[in-house]
Amino acid sequence: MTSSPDDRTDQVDDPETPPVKATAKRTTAGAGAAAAKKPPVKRAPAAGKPAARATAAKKPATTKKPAATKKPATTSAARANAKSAAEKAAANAEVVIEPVTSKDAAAGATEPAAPPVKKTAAAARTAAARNTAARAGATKPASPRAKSAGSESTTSRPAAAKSATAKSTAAKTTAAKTTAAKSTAAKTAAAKAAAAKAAETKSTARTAAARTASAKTVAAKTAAAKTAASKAAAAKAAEDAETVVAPVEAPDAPVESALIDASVPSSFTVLEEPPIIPATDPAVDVDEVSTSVQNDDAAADDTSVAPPTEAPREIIDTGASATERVVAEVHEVSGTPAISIRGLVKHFGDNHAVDGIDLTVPAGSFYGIVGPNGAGKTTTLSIVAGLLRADQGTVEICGIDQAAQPLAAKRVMGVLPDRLRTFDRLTGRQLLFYYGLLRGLASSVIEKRTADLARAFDLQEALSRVVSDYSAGMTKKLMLAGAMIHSPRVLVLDEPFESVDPVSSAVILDILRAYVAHGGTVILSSHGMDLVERVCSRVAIIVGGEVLAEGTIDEVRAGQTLEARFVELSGGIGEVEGLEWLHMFSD
Ligand SMILES: Nc1ncnc2c1ncn2[C@@H]1O[C@H](COP(=O)(O)OP(=O)(O)OP(=O)(O)O)[C@@H](O)[C@H]1O
Repeated sequence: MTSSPDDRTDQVDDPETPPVKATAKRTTAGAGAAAAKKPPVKRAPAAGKPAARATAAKKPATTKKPAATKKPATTSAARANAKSAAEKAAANAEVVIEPVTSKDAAAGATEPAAPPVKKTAAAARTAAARNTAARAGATKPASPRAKSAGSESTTSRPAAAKSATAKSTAAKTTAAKTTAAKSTAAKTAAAKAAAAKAAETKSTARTAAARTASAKTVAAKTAAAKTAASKAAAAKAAEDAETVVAPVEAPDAPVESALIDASVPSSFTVLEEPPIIPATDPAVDVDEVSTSVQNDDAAADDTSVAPPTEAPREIIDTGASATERVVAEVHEVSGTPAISIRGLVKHFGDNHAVDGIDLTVPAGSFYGIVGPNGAGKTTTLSIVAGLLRADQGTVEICGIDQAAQPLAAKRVMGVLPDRLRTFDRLTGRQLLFYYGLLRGLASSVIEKRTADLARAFDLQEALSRVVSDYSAGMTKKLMLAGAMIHSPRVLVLDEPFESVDPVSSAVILDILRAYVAHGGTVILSSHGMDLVERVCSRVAIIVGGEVLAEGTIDEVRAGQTLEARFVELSGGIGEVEGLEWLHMFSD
């Protein structure tokens, strides 16, 4: 039951440290969040898609006419007409293109395709002006030849030039239209993609909502079934006792509480498998934490029905989970013991560490286990806590079979294990936050309770330091705080006062006494006979894996001090022989 300094060394050297995983998870979560923001941005183009299409459809009718139909009769007239055609074409190009731009701009100011369209319109205008100038230049050198060739020829060349100009203008206009159309098509494609993504997102959201609703329904059913069971138990108890028993009220929020309850893991399950570190943002990856800790135990736990689709932080504020409430109701009505151990056996090879132990720990009691070193105290408590599997026998926590429903059993317990193995690269504050997160507490609740516990255990100054720098007593107090943070119904504490200074011990005792006075149950192991005698209502003396005495303090000590009885049952204090050499100093 004594923690070894080697454990701390092992913990420090352990390369599987939670912070690495936490970083990876948080990064993924951040990417996910960024991805989730995309669809709304792309919805704007999607909304503008029909307008863009309509504009594109109107373009050909507007732009074809000017370049193709004008046929001037004279050079100057033709030139004027050609110029007019070119300008018209340019103007039409603008008319065609600009509405696309303006509509796109209206649809979304960030549309990237808009600038290229404007450029095309300007280019079309410039091209039209150039063509007009080119025509004027080209007509001049042709004039002398036209004179010698005849007036018809003279007249026809400018006409050809005009025609060429018109064609050129028309071609450019067409090119501009093509560019605009391409741009519009690209935008339409982008809009379609955005619309598809938005639809996909909506669909995913709908699926998630459906899942959540389904989970809630299942959880509600579970809670309702449990409530019905508790009502039946209450009715039976009333019948048996022939007294009037108040009907058990249904939990205030069975659906939400049951949902959380099913997704909240046990810290011990997680301790076996290095988990995600709580980061500065408590909202991070609650779902993933829930998922990662649902190990094979979950299959055996009939309350593990809710998928981790909802953030438990928002819900658990209400207080006790549905399981805890039902347990409390059943317990209060039927008088179910907090812990019931029957025929417990655990062998390590030939070593019979626990050899057929039976114990009953009444609810609302302060129960002590004492015994010599190696008696089997820690082995027994480890099985009770679900840290160790028994070879034989059963353990029930508040009526819940530890082997059959380990998660449900762990939910109602807070455990201080014998060895102080923990994630000691975290600060005290982070570690408590982690404990609270695993138990499904809201971040605001964790922060408040952390402050309360730190104040009670005199750890305020230490909260920002890494746990590996704590003294043994500080570590024990911090882990004790971690065991209490979710206000469990039962506290299983292995040597809670070992290494703890007298002042802190007195404070812890006060806390535990008040806890028991309000209906909580404490089972602890200790070598402090005085302490056990003072604070415990019942005690068991275990020697060699067997219970040699059990009952109230008075029953067990049988008129002696508890220490004298303990020594007596342990075989007494034998005479020490063979150490005479120790009295002859070597120097
Ligand atoms: N993992 C293990 N493997 C092998 N033997 C073990 C193991 N754990 C405990 N034992 C043995 O089981 C016996 C009971 O050990 P346990 O730790 O339960 O005793 P304890 O009563 O808690 O002792 P202490 O008061 O010294 O803490 C001891 O003989 C111990 O060596």
